[in-house]
Amino acid sequence: MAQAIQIKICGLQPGDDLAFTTDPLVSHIGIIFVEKSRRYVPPMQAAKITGQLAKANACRSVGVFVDTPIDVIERTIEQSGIEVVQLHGNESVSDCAAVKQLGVDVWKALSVPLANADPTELLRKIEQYQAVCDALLLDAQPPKDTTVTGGHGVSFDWRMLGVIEPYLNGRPWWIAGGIHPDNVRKLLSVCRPTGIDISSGVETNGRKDLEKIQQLLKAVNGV
Ligand SMILES: O=C(O)c1ccccc1N[C@@H]1O[C@H](COP(=O)(O)O)[C@@H](O)[C@H]1O
Repeated sequence: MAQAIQIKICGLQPGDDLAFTTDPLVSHIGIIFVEKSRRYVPPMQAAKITGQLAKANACRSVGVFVDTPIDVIERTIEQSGIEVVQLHGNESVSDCAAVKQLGVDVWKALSVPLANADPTELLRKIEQYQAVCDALLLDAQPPKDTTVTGGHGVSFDWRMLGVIEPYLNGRPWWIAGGIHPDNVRKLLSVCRPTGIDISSGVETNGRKDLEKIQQLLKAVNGV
């Protein structure tokens, strides 16, 4: 039997209701440590979320960083209690290796080019980053008019997965970008990732919406 799809709900903020994290499908939550993002959470505030989570269940916490100095990442891990570091900027393979030395799991986000673009560069990166990272995360390229590298509710062309998936070598990989309750079944009909990562698609007015999260879980259940 195929392994159940894991789900990461990203961009949680202090005060959010964490009831959904007891659902066995929800394996991870994400906290944004990118000051330019509207979802930014200071590390000490994040500790409240991770503390609450640890008491409740086995769901793991992921901290999202963009081109952050290693000493800041180290301090943030200590202060917040996150267990996985997601690098969502231009971090090099050796940057990823340095974060791995801190004793956390490391996920590297890679942007998927437009459908008519040459995927060679992405395929090369997949091979290089897989050598040091625990998982890769495929996301859409951010819109041109922003300096924030993720969380825009924009999907890449999933037809690209036909080219990319064979190069992932059966290693852990996640998909992000514009996933929501109404398109998730279509997504899972064209690929079989380790997990799916959702932020904008389960928000209303910029905050997590429990009803949308439940709709998403219902859609994924049994796929
Ligand atoms: O969510 C953010 O604000 C963010 C900022 C900087 C880097 C990454 C960010 N989020 C990541 O984007 C995807 C979710 O995208 P979507 O909103 O569902 O389209 C996920 O990997 C987040 O970790």
